[in-house]
Amino acid sequence: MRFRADWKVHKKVCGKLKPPSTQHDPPSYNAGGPYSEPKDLGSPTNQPPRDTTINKAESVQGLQGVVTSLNNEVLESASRPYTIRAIAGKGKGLVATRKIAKGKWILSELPIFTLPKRLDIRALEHQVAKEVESLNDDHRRAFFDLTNIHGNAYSQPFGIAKTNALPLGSNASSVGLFLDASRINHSCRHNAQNNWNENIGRLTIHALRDIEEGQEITIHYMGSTGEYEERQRFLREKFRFDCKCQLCSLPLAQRNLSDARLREIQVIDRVIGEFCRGGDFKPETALKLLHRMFRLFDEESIWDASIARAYKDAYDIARCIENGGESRARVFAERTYAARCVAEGNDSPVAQKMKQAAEELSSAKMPQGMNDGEFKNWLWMLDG
Ligand SMILES: C[S@@+](CC[C@H](N)C(=O)[O-])C[C@H]1O[C@@H](n2cnc3c(N)ncnc32)[C@H](O)[C@@H]1O
Repeated sequence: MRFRADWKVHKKVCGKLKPPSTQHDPPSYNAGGPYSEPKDLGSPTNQPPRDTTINKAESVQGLQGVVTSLNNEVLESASRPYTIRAIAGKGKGLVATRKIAKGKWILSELPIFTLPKRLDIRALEHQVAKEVESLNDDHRRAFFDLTNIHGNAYSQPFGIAKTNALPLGSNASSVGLFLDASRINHSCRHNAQNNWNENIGRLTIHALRDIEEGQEITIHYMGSTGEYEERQRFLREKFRFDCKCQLCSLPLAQRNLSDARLREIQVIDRVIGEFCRGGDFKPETALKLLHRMFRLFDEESIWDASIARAYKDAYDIARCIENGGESRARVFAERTYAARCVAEGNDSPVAQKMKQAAEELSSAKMPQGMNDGEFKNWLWMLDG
């Protein structure tokens, strides 16, 4: 049975489900590093979020409220599991001051200001100048202490903004400037994930793997990991550095193997994208390909946003399967939720949506009496 046919059957049964055609996220969903070239003209719609702790305290409880909120800030800063310090060859960066377990919160930060992504350079320069002018003295001092890799190519404030702004969401139309998060350096084998949590209006960073005390905290500036040459080119062009991370330092033979795996991951991702847009092939085939992708993730030690994204694809595909589709979709919804919790925290709106999706499928019957291998074969439809 082909996808289209499967989908029609499924829609008849569950009417309310949407076809997966709108679901395949771009590889760089809500992640990636500082933004690169602003291109199109657009209108600046985002105002900098205000610091709600202080504002609420001021209006509701007067002085006592302000004291409470300041205490909260002190508490928050005391609970930070990192310090900012010089890192050889990288300028400043974040270093863990204690062990941070996988999935744990590292920071959540309000932007000091936000900017639209698509605006011509002159308009952006003007807006950055205005935003910087309206910062308080401490924030302005801290802003000017951030790195500017663009030298005299632009005004100093705009050079700083261009070097450090982080995306605010998937396919974000705006970016934000952060005093701590903007200090996080890149690694192609990053150990932390940046994510814009629109419910709380904060950028969050969570540990993707266990991070030991003294270890640098890193994010991925590209959203997803391409091959060595592609990564080097991008990072050199956009961020003016040669990446010497663990992955980029592999001996040639191992690097070639890694590149081959990364290439295959990209091919599978494209095929799955086509399938989700209504491509003409079987959901079983798509699930098998995703299973292969997870093996490649494992071999490449990838444990980032790609995991949640691939499980979400599996969930969408499973919903197109007539027999046992709901049970599989339930498992994949639970796994997507778990992966989102690791990378974004359980208060992330997208994690919450997946939790709800899993709960809606909680009555779907699970196959009984299978060992792990049999369950895996059933789940990914590997038999036959
Ligand atoms: C957003 S800033 C990160 C914070 C910066 N290191 C600082 O001192 O403020 C991005 C810049 O940091 C440096 N950087 C980030 N990751 C790096 C890495 N893996 N190796 C060398 N330099 C890096 C590059 O100069 C890059 O353009």
